[in-house]
Amino acid sequence: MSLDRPCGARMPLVPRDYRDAAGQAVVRPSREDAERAVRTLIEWAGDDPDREGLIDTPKRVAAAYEEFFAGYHDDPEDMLRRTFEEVDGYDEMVLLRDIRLESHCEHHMVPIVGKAHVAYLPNNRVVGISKLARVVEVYAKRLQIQEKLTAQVANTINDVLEPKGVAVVIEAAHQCMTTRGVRKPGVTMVTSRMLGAFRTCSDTRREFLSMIGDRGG
Ligand SMILES: Nc1nc2c(ncn2[C@@H]2O[C@H](COP(=O)(O)OP(=O)(O)OP(=O)(O)O)[C@@H](O)[C@H]2O)c(=O)[nH]1
Ligand SMILES: [Zn+2]
Repeated sequence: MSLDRPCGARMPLVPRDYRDAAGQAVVRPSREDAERAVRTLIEWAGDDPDREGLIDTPKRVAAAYEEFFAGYHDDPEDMLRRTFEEVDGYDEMVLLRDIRLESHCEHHMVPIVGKAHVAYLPNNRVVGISKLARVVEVYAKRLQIQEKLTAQVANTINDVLEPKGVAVVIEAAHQCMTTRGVRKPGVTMVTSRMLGAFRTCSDTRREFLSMIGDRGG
């Protein structure tokens, strides 16, 4: 894992209506618009959207998209605001390992499934441990590439908690590589972002990698 990574920019919270790349205000399409688009895709795939099995599919797909992309409506920084300072000087690593991760590839809009490992070195305060998983969840429930997802999780924890270090490793399978295209099942993409002591201190990094079970670490 290279330590010489470019800084990953954090993705801004996208409101219901947003601005396009040229700065023009874009009104979010309605649910009916989304359902019509699914109907078009069914017809384009070659099936009859009015047959019994498909008649409710546009509704189901729109509802599923609300779950898959729920992360556009949450602010991950807010999730880390509540911290606890009564830790009796605890300043060792805090690691949340094997956080299940389900995201969608922004190139093909198909699932990315894997796990994330998130660690930080507290600086006089800790955060409720579930909040680390919530930050992963918010960024995962957006259209992503894995590098950006990894950087966003690490950068947000670093910015809000101001810890002595943050480490994030994500291991995931991309269905755009397994079920289509190059079709290579069993391939896992591994990305990492190390900040603070995890970047500058090889012992700290090694301890983290051994705790998540990285045999090459
Ligand atoms: N770096 C990176 N690449 C990704 C990720 N998810 C998907 N990709 C890749 O994005 C690339 C998109 O390449 P394109 O040539 O524009 O698209 P394509 O013709 O569908 O490519 P193929 O998948 O090779 O068929 C592919 O190589 C995907 O494997 C990701 O999280 N990170
Ligand atoms: Zn893809």
